[in-house]
Amino acid sequence: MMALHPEFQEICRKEIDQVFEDSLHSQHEDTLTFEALTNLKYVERCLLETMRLYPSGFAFMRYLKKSLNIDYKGKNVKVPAGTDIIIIPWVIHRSTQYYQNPELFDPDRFLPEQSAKRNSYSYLPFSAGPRNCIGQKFGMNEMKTVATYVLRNFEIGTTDKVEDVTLLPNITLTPERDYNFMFKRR
Ligand code: HEM
Repeated sequence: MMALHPEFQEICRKEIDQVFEDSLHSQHEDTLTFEALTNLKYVERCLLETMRLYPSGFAFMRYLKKSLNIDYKGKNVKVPAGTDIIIIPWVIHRSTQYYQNPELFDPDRFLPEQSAKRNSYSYLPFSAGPRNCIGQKFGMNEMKTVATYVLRNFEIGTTDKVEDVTLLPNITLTPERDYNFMFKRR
């Protein structure tokens, strides 16, 4: 998504340069400290927005131990115990019930005040509840670190459009072929 959106890439790069500039005045010099990672707020918003549009865990299942009453099209429907349920973040993340212009890439949806307005189950890239992803924080920091070093050193472009590559519903969402990227060293 960064390669498709040079304007957001540039905002990230400014933030990244600032974070490294700040750390030059500290003992950590040119390394990305844990504290610096927490200051990369815009990079984080871009990653969150990317996972909204393309949740790698696009669907997961649950088994209902107890019956459940849900509101469905204004009617109260009882789902019996023993039902297998499929939760599909891909659909939830693109629902106009939760997101305005859901197809639009807009990192500011994840400004704290915007996120606070939404149902907390409207964003599920790491699932939710007691069996959610135990690697969520690690995964976020890993993605932030890779994105930061790439954007610090390169401007990225692509000749592809998202719709050029079919996404396969394997266990995780998998592109049918590699994307073409152009890397220009800064
Ligand atoms: C961007 C990176 C990642 C994404 C998007 C992701 C996503 C998810 C999702 C959606 C689930 C729930 C699956 C379900 O309910 O059926 C899950 C579960 C899990 N994830 Fe991740 N994950 C990521 C990184 C990691 C990492 C780095 C680790 C380990 C270090 C990890 C370990 C696990 C484990 C052990 C579970 C099963 C938890 C349970 O069933 O109690 N994940 N992950």
